[in-house]
Amino acid sequence: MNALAATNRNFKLAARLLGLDSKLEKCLLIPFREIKVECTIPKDDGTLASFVGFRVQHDNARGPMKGGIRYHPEVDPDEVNALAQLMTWKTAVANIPYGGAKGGIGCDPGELSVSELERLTRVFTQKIHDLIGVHTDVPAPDMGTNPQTMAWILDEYSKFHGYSPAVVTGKPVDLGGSLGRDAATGRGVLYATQALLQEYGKSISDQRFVIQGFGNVGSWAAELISENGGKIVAVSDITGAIKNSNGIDIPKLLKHSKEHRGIKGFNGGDPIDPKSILVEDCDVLIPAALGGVINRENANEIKANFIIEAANHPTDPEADEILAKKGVIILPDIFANSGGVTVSYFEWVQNIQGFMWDEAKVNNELKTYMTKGFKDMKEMCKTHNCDLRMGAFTLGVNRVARATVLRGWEA
Ligand SMILES: NC(=O)C1=CN([C@@H]2O[C@H](COP(=O)(O)OP(=O)(O)OC[C@H]3O[C@@H](n4cnc5c(N)ncnc54)[C@H](OP(=O)(O)O)[C@@H]3O)[C@@H](O)[C@H]2O)C=CC1
Ligand SMILES: O=C(O)CCC(=O)C(=O)O
Repeated sequence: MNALAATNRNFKLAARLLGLDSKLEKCLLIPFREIKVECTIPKDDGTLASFVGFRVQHDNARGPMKGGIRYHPEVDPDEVNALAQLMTWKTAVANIPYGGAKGGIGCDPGELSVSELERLTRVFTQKIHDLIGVHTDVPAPDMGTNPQTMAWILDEYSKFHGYSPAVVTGKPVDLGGSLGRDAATGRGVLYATQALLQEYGKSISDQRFVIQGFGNVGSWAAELISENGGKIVAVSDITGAIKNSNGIDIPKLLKHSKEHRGIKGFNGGDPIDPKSILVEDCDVLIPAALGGVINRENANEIKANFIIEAANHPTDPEADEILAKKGVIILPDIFANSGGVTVSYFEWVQNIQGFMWDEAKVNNELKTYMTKGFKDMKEMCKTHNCDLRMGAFTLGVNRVARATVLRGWEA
């Protein structure tokens, strides 16, 4: 099942649990706007290269649309659509005043030079600058993009509209980025995991973790979990995978990964087949890379008791059913990785106020939001007698539905 079909299916199940009528259901499902643009740039060798860029603005009933921009070879319109819809439910689960959007460019950022990436980002911004804005749609980083990408978008946007730092979040701190945003998604994963484990009388320090992906989200999650006493027994990225049942030394792995642009060759563990990472023996599995990686082909082989969805849409609905039968508890993406967009909201608020928070305030506020989100999601599980994914979906969809009706949009 592709990402859009899977997301639509989860939405429809939640709509049914909430008893939404079909007109409102349709109104919530259809995206507000889908943008597709061609981005042609001169490469460093003087030849021209064309890339396709997307921005899907899914819903703005609760506020400006919000979501990352992804640079990856597998970016396609259905996937961006699904990710934009997930942002709508995620911002509502977090209870921050935003709707949902997502963007992407079908490219391999590892194959482009820094100046080619800058030209591509600036051309993409030129094509969409009229459709984004501080109070309309606020992009942020996602896979393959980073604070530098946001700095280029901010600069290009400002040529058309005047200097507007709040038009993107996840910026470098020197340009109005928030302290703590870089770590925020991983830190949110830590807080979410702590809240879940506590329910089962467990804690980070008595669990063994496996993490797929060692980029922004995976590496921060690994660092914070290991600082809190968790044992990380296997990690993978695009370059390879390593295993150490005594626990991987994460600070050393971070250093190696920065110096060698990947975890391959790290001598603090044994190399394993990256394809086997998700089925390694552990208590808690954290997918923090691509979508759709947990599916009917591997779900039966998963050993973990808990899955924390740091990535967006890592689990296919067929795998959801198999894992539920095995008793595996899944903490869904739209709650588990909401720390990133929550601190993006804090960044936007700081930019609009022209006032900078210290990092302790950012982290404390994030913990408050994650704790409240967990409690609200659990409440919906009780009300609708459902699992955590449906708890999160009913929570998010219900909040957006209420805003939609109040604004008179469903009629
Ligand atoms: N950044 C954020 O704030 C948020 C991100 N997310 C989600 O988290 C996930 C990761 O995003 P982010 O960390 O920002 O992205 P990054 O680009 O920073 O990192 C992605 C990581 O995944 C690795 N990777 C890519 N393909 C594979 C693969 N086939 N097997 C194993 N590892 C792979 C990459 O390896 P390499 O670097 O070697 O290519 C890299 O380590 C995505 O699903 C994203 O949507 C969710 C909420 C917020
Ligand atoms: O920080 C943001 O605005 C969005 C982050 C994002 O893309 C996500 O949560 O998937």
